[in-house]
Amino acid sequence: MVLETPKYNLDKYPEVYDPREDTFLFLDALEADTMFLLNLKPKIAVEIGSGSGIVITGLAFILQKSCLYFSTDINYQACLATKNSASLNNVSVECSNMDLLTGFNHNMFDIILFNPPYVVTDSEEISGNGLNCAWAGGVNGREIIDKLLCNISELLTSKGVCYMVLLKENKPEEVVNVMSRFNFNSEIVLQRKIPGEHLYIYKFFRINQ
Ligand SMILES: C[S@@+](CC[C@H](N)C(=O)[O-])C[C@H]1O[C@@H](n2cnc3c(N)ncnc32)[C@H](O)[C@@H]1O
Repeated sequence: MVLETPKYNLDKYPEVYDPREDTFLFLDALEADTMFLLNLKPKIAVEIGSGSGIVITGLAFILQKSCLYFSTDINYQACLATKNSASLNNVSVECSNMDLLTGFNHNMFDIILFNPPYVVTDSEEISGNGLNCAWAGGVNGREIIDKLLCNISELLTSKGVCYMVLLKENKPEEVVNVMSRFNFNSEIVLQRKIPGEHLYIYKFFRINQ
C-alpha cells in the first residue's frame, strides 16, 4: 500500500518536534513492512515519544480499526499535538503524558514504535520536558534508549515486535547484542544517509516467533 503522510498542525504546539527525515523514514519503514504488520494481527500498539503523532497515525492508516492505538510523550504539548493529529485524520489514539511506558502493564503491546532522542550530547542536556527532550540522547545518544531496552521483553506480548530509529553513532550493533540477550532477533527494515546522519529503522522480534 502507499502510505499517505498524515495531516498535522503544530501551530499551537511550538515545543513539539517538527517531523523531519527520521520521522519520514519511520513512516516509509512501516509502509515497507505493511504485509508483516497485517499478518501480525496486532490488537494493541503504542508509540513512545509520539511528538506530532504522525507515526502512530500512519500505523493506524495501515491497520485501521483492527487495533487499539496508544501513545506516550514526556512533553505534555506533544500529547496534545498527537491527539490533534489523530483527530485531523479521523483515527483514535489514547495519549498519556509519561516517561517511556512506565504506567502500562506487562505483556500488553503487540507493537512498540520508538523514534527516541538519539543525538549524542552531554548527559546534562537531557533535562526538563520541552523541545530539548526530543533530541538530547546523552552518551552515545543512548541514555534514553538504554532505559527502554531492558523492559521491551516484559512490555511486549509473546508475538510482539518493536520498531526503533537508531543512528550510526548510537552503535546499533551494541543494541542488537543487548536485545539478543533478551532472546530477540533484529532486522534493519530501512536505512538512509542524509547530510550528517546515517539513520536506521530496526525491528526487534522474539527469536522463537
Ligand atoms: C525524535 S522525537 C520523535 C517525535 C515523533 N515520534 C517523530 O517521529 O517525529 C522524540 C520524542 O520523544 C519524546 N521523549 C523524549 N524522552 C522521552 C521519555 N523518556 N518518555 C516519553 N517520551 C519521550 C520527546 O518529547 C519527543 O517527542
